Amino acid sequence: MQLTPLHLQGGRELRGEIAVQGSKNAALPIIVASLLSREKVTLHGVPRLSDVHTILELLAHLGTQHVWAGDNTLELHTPEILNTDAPYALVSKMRASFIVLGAILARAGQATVSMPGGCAWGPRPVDQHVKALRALGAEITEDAGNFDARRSGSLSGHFIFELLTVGGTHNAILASVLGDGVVTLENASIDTDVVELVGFLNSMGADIQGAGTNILTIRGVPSLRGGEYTVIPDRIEAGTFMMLAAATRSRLTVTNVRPEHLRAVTGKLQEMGVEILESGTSLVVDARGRDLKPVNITTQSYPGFPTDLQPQMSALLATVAGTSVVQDPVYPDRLTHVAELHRMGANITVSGYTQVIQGGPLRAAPVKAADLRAGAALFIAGLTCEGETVIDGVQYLNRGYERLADRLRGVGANVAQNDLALAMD
Ligand SMILES: CC(=O)N[C@H]1[C@@H](OP(=O)(O)OP(=O)(O)OC[C@H]2O[C@@H](n3ccc(=O)[nH]c3=O)[C@H](O)[C@@H]2O)O[C@H](CO)[C@@H](O)[C@@H]1O
Ligand SMILES: C=C(OP(=O)(O)O)C(=O)O
Repeated sequence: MQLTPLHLQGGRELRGEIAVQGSKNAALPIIVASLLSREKVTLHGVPRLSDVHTILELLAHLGTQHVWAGDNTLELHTPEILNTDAPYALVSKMRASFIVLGAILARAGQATVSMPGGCAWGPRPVDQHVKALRALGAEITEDAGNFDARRSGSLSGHFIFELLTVGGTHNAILASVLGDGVVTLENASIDTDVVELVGFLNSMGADIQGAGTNILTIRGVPSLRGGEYTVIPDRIEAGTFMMLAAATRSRLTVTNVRPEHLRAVTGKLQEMGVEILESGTSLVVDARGRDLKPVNITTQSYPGFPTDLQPQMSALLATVAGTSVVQDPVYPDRLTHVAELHRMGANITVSGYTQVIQGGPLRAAPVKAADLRAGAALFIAGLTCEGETVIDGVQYLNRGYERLADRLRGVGANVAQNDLALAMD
């Protein structure tokens, strides 16, 4: 959906409290996992985002009925699987939807899912998803842009991931939960979003041991019951708001956070000279009047510095005098923010996955987001400069930030955008 651009008048101090939404990347796999039960599932803390809308469209095609029982409470019910295919038109909208492969295969014994393709910043392969399912006994063929997966009995056996993959771990877990096999996954992701998927599945009667470690053991169970679950706060959104506070040299209280999920981010901001006070589920981030120092960061899988905060951190560092070096080996081409920050006067030199940033004041300009976190980098940058920044490509922000314009206005930002609040069913 094409939305009107976001108009920002920056250069003013922000203040007050901003509450973090439920985690997009935890909610999406949990919504997919609801396919594994015939019974009703109620989820709290589900962010109202276009990505959630997209996954619900796909689930509706598969046979899921859903109803919003409150602003962020979602009821899902899949009494029967009506279709076992996930067509390109739906999968291509959102790469994360590829994990329906494991869920449909588990519930229906057969699944046809379109290859997800690349994204704005380059290729994002799914070879590990496919290798894992094959190693566990699924038969998978590729034809005309689709993966066709079948199993004759329960999945069982052992797989060692060749690299840490959040989505690959999700897919293998989803495929293995039902039945009577025993599956061991080694070098599995320890990301919070894997821990949450396991927490949700176990709350419905699954038997998965080892979440938060690199070895997962999944013992198949005959069926899953329904249930209720609350999605964790979004650590990427929390980190975005922390960087916004630092970049605008403001003091913001970021509420509804799990501080333990943000240690790598908090540590880097403190190294820069930002004061961060932890108070239960809030973080008070204070950069008022501070002469921030440049830092170097390298992205890693959790608990390292997240790639999903690299563009926002680059925007922040572009405002900090001195030389910072930012490296993103997790997604080496995740650089669509750079040319747009150049338009705002940023001095960033790119070599491979390395950005060398010479920080200084930015200036307002018309810019365009080409993906979600690049859009976040641009609103952070825009709110640091006097004058009007106009951000196009706002539909990407709707993928990951709920009612963004309203919430930024709530902390004193001068932001004009009328349709950044999606009316979703
Ligand atoms: C919806 C969702 O939760 N998305 C997140 C998830 O994406 P996603 O689950 O797609 O990311 P992965 O953890 O799988 O990717 C990590 C790395 O492994 C590579 N890889 C992955 C799978 C595979 O089969 N082969 C392969 O080579 C990727 O190219 C990347 O370099 O984790 C990423 C890394 O934290 C985040 O940036 C995304 O926001
Ligand atoms: C990259 C992201 O999401 P996805 O993996 O769905 O593209 C993200 O949330 O920053």
